[in-house]
Amino acid sequence: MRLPHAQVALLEAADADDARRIDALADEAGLKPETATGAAFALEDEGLLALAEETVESATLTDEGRAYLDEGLPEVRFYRGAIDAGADDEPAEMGPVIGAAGLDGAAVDIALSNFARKGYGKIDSGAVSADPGADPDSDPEAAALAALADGESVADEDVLAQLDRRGLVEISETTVRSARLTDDGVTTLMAGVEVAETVGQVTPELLTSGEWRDVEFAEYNVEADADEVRTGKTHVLRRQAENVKDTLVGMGFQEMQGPTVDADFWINDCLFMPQDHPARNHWDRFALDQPAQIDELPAALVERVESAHREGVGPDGEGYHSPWDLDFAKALALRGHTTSLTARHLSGEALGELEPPQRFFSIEKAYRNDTLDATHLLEFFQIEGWVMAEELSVRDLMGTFTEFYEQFGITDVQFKPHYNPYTEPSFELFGRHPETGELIEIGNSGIFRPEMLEPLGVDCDVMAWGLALERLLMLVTGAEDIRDVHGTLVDLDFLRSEEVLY
Ligand SMILES: N[C@@H](Cc1ccccc1)C(=O)O
Repeated sequence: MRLPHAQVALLEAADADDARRIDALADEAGLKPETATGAAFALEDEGLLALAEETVESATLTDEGRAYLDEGLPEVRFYRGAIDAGADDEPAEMGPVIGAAGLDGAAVDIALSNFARKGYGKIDSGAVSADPGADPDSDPEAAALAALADGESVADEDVLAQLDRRGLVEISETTVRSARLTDDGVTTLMAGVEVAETVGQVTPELLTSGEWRDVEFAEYNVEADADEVRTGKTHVLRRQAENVKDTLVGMGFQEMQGPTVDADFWINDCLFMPQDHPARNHWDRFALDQPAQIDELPAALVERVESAHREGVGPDGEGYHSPWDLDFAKALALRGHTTSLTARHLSGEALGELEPPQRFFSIEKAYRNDTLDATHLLEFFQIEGWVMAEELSVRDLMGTFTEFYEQFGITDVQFKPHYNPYTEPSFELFGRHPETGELIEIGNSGIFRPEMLEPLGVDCDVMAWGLALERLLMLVTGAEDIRDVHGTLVDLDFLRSEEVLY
């Protein structure tokens, strides 16, 4: 019988009594594992090999596991430190033990909890006693780390599970295939097999010479394992932004553009935000050093905005009666919201004076010096939007959100009365997280006050909002930590997973 080279080599390496792992056979036959697997499938089809498949767990050390392998487990070092401090005789103070062990930072806590768990000793109101009979040299976790580092396996499931819980190993599952010669395989081998030269690809030479008629072509095995190919693709957040854009354009909105770094005038003053508002001086703003001020502001508008701040608008205007300083308004910062774009558009600065009805949106970054956590980063994409019409009410506002969120399958949107200096009434929006069931804040909205609109020269109603794209993404994908999605700690497995591939 004539067979391709890899199949002959594999057949000769295989055994009739013993199922042998294909990677071992590949090694012996001098084949690449994937070539051997392909050949094994082909031989299975011919009935010459019987294949079996099993899933095995394998554990590899994490960086932390590797570090402990070199330096010793923190609890073992702590035990040795305790012995050095004489704690096997009488209780010793914690400080010297930690010092003798050379531990610091998080390693101290790790040492303490495992020291007691493993029965190396006790800690009682800060005093350490060490069990003189304990034997850290045969610590099963340390032994397991060493075994894994040598490529051996660990038989004790509990120890392995413990190392996994401690984050010292990473456990992964792989499929292992093994092959055994069938009776047919044995007879075929005995009858003799020869290597048939096969051709993997048709070349121009084969075609022009006509040689293709005489050669044997390798068969494709469409079931063979192949390397996973990870092509570049648009980031899930960018894709979500595109979806939102399509949705809003479908709802009749036009896109706004404008600067990322802007004058406080456009970010705050035009929104009737008093200059002594905490958010304006506060550490949560990213000010610009160079240049520190905008070159130009429209003088007439500045005058109207200043007057609204000082005296209010209309006959009953109150204003803030607080100082208003042009230099303060000219200061440049990374915008803390994209409502600066709304201000520029409503004032006519961006596209000239606008007549109702109008609908505008933007999906752009806003920056806040927040504390990082599962729902906050220093920057986020804000879905800004506004509608200008002769008459608008809260029903219009809520109806718009209901229509918008429904397109993303989100039907449980809740509204909570809120306060913004520039809207009245104002509402915060909440959505229910599909995984945790918790209500999370997804946006802020309202109907602009006359103190904002009049100086901008708008004499009809405007309702507006800022929604967080990241929060929408969390509701859509079930992501529980925004840091998995973007930033420096992203979870690549999550980003590659099916749930974000919709
Ligand atoms: N600027 C608000 C959002 C908002 C925009 C327009 C009107 C009302 C609210 C924020 O960042 O939270």
